[in-house]
Amino acid sequence: MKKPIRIGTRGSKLALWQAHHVAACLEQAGLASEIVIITTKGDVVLDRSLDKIGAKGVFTEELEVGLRTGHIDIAVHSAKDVQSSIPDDLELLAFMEREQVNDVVVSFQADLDLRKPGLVLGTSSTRRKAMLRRFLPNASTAEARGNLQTRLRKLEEGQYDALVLAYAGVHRMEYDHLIRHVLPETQFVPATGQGSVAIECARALEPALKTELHRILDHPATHVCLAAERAFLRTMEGGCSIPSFALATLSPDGATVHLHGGLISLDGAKLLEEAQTADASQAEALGIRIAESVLARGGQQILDEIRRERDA
Ligand SMILES: NCc1[nH]cc(CCC(=O)O)c1CC(=O)O
Repeated sequence: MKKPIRIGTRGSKLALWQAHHVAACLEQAGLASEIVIITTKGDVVLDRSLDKIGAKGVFTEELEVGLRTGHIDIAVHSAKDVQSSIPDDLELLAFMEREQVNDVVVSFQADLDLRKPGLVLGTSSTRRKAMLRRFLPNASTAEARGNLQTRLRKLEEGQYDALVLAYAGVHRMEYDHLIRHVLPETQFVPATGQGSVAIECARALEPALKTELHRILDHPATHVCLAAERAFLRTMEGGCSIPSFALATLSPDGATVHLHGGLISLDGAKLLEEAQTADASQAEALGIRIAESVLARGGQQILDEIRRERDA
């Protein structure tokens, strides 16, 4: 019998859901696996918002060490948490089929009115904070770090009226009954990679195994979209602390990819966005083009302002 594939993952419930999802796909294809839990800095440092921790890859670094030492064969990440450029000795082997991409509003208040004056929404995402300031100016935001269960506990304690979260995580954790509003993805454009699971491995992993894992786990349509979004993010030099957004969609026949990407200032006052369509084979070029255009149209200034504020 072949050795089981060691799947490295963080220990949060959502991360474990993702790892078990990978294990199930492998098992269906006849491959045995085992799950290895690795704690990351992002799991430990909970008292600071992510933009303050600053370092890239807070949810991925320790997993990447595991790939290098051979402690694990593959690492499973929320695609959204994977930094835009990964080290040369590692590669992203697969992007799994994407879940519904929207952000949602989750609350214990069944009749939650988003227009209510003084509404308090929990989120630690700079993108969500900025978009809420722009599109729901009646609401204020409060920090909500920690894994989903921690945030929901804070919600239950009454620290906020509602949380703004990715549908994908809420659904995977089976909290659908608490979803009160699905935010339109045309306005609250999600972060790069939202809703997809990324599989990372060492470049040096056995080639035959890489090919097999790619065949089993990769979803080609999602992969094309993520290529466009990640090229956008890389060109933006964003990282997770920058309120940029990018959503790519593939035409039903798979021939063309449409990318909607942009950047919003922290106070929500300035919003730069752009949407274009290209041949699916040009997905990366499309991401680069849209990011360059947004940067040239004032995006660079917004980035500079954000960095100045953050480092002040
Ligand atoms: N940054 C944390 C994170 N990374 C991935 C998800 C949700 C699931 C996903 O998008 O795959 C979340 C939580 C959230 O944004 O609500």
